[in-house]
Amino acid sequence: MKRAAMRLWTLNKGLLTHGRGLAYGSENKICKPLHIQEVRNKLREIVGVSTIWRDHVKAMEERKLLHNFLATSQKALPPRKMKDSYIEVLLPLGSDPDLRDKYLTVQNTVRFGRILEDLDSLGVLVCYMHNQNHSTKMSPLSIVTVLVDKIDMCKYSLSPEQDIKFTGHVSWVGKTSMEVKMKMFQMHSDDKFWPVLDATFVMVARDSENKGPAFVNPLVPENKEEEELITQGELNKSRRIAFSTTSLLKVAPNSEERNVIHELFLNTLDPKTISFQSRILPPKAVWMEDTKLKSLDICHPQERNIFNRIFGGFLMRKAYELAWATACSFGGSRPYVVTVDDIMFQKPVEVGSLLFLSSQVCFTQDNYIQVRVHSEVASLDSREHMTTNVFHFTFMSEKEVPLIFPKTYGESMLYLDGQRHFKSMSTPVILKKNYTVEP
Ligand SMILES: CCCCCC(=O)SCCNC(=O)CCNC(=O)[C@H](O)C(C)(C)COP(=O)(O)OP(=O)(O)OC[C@H]1O[C@@H](n2cnc3c(N)ncnc32)[C@H](O)[C@@H]1OP(=O)(O)O
Repeated sequence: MKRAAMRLWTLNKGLLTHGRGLAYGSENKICKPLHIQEVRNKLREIVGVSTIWRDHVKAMEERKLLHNFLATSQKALPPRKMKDSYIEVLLPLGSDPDLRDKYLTVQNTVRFGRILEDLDSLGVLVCYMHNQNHSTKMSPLSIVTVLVDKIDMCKYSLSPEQDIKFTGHVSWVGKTSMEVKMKMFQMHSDDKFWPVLDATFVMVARDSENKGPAFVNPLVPENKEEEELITQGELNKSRRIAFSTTSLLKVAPNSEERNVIHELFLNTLDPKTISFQSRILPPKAVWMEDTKLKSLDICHPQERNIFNRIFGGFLMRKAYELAWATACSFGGSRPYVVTVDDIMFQKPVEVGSLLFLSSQVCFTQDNYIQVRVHSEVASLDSREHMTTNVFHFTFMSEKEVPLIFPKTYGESMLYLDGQRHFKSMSTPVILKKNYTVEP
């Protein structure tokens, strides 16, 4: 075993909060939270990543040596409690003006895209805490984000001048996957942290080279509340399977949905002609095809994650910002995000790829705008495009927005998919003027 691989990756426990604290009860002692910038540093330590890009091949070679530390079965790994992975992280926007610029929008609010990046890093660190192996120096696991199941926003404004706190812990485990629950709070004028958002991510453990699956430590509940979280995790898994088996890419829409599409079609027929071909737009409506916005990014090494692939948080930020611009130009006023839903990371994005994002409004209702962003990559030497992600965002506009009309069958499926995601939103949010979360 090389020396680099022997370095102790045990986290500085003094900096972390153990116990459930703000997450769901506060009888436990709160220690000093980790600074946001330390999260990525800790991740680098745990994985043993190179800070110099030209050394990345060597660093991955060293990680190969950690293969021997991987468990051959889940039973061979000691069970963990939720408090073992519990972390608190501070984003000191109030006390650190230098940090503030990175998070600032022109309207003097917080960039939500940056928050998505922080949540992604925090989720990965939480999983490393859960799987911490005191006998190895660096972790033999490569932990990647597979799914952003849900991010639900509460109703409080995000000020760029007040501290933000994140908490997170593992709430359910499968064999190689883990569900992570995270919360975000912001300091209020009463000197208390008020809730801002709830997030559920799914992370997957892979071997030290990120080439095959790896087992994660089992999770045992300590009380009824934790039992319920684990049961909820099981239900979430079944819901995800049910959602994907009824995907419109696999099966036809149900009869209610077919009626919706036919009704939309009939509403666009020109009453002056008896033809299926002449379509006209009803008043206060927009064709779906006219809502598209596209972007292209070159995936530079700066955006790499600890495994030399493109960081999931960067992809989310880029997709979110394009979705926000799409909702803004469609709705005619500054929209704010209500829910982020079902972001699946199907394929890793290699450093050096071209990233093509295509964003479109696919469903609207009252003040709500449902936006879908499709992400594809192509390598510089091949023209072949490959889908890596589909992102779903629900925005709310200050005023009522136009109806959206699909023209083609494909667009009708996008409409129904958007409607399904919209309906899965857990709680409708009531428009509040003081609630401003922007890109
Ligand atoms: C700063 C550090 C940040 C690092 C984080 C990142 O940025 S990561 C960068 C962004 N993310 C990525 O690049 C990941 C890209 N995606 C992939 O590479 C691949 O899709 C994958 C390895 C995650 C999964 O591949 P496969 O689906 O073939 O793997 P497999 O079928 O073995 O599934 C592995 C586990 O994932 C679960 N799983 C798979 N798809 C799932 C889904 N949609 N929702 C929930 N769980 C899912 C399975 O149930 C299984 O868990 P069980 O075994 O428990 O049943």
